[in-house]
Amino acid sequence: MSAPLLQVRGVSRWFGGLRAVDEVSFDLGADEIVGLIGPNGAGKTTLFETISGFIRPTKGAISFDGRDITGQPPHRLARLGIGRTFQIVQPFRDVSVLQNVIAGVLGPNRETADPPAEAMAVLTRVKLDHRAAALARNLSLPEKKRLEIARALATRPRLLLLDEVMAGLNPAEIDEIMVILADIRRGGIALLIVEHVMRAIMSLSDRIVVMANGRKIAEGLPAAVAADPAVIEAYLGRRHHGTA
Ligand SMILES: Nc1ncnc2c1ncn2[C@@H]1O[C@H](COP(=O)(O)OP(=O)(O)OP(=O)(O)O)[C@@H](O)[C@H]1O
Repeated sequence: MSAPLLQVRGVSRWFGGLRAVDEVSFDLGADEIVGLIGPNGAGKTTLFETISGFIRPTKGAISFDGRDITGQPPHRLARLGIGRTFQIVQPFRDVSVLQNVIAGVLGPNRETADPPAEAMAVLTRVKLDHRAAALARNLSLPEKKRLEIARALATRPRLLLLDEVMAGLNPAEIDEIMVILADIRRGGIALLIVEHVMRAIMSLSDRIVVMANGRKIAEGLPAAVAADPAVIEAYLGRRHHGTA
């Protein structure tokens, strides 16, 4: 693994007496895809929100590119090169797909000669260039998911945090997103992916971090993690959704 781009060290987040995230540590390299999995309620979203700056950790430290970013707000993190998608897709509904992406292009990192051209290049990367003129609200769900990725990509992240971008998609649509994500990584962007679609996360990720009850219970290569008795036990003990 290359020198870590992201370092999560002993991060905890408590809600009253509930330890939603409990002393979790892991690294993510500059050219890596790391999958974050675990049964419902494991703490994945809470950890993701602490990394993306929407929730402050109760304890622990997070660094990005060697710089302490613990508790920094999302717009500062965006400027440093951390982009994210939202579980609930939230584009500007009544403007065009292209305008939505231009808004990202003109976001925090901004000096660009030709925002529309840059936005079109991003749309091409997510295979949505043919829908540039459509209103965002008229996109299908798989198109909206790709727009969500495009809006995050438009901020020129070095690390992209993806929150369930495959939820609700059929197997062919999932395959399409997998191709796009692999291409994004080849372009030099690291990915942290929270996802319930096991087939996709196991084949895309270089490494998997598994959480249950707020704690990291396993970390390693996808095949090793899938065979880990503690992981199997955590999943068998509960129901989880979306294994398409
Ligand atoms: N704002 C909050 N206030 C109180 N409890 C919370 C809050 N956010 C999350 N929790 C609790 O923290 C625990 C972890 O939730 P979290 O959403 O992080 O899990 P998750 O692994 O993302 O689950 P899922 O896969 O279902 O999205 C759960 O018990 C949840 O109810």
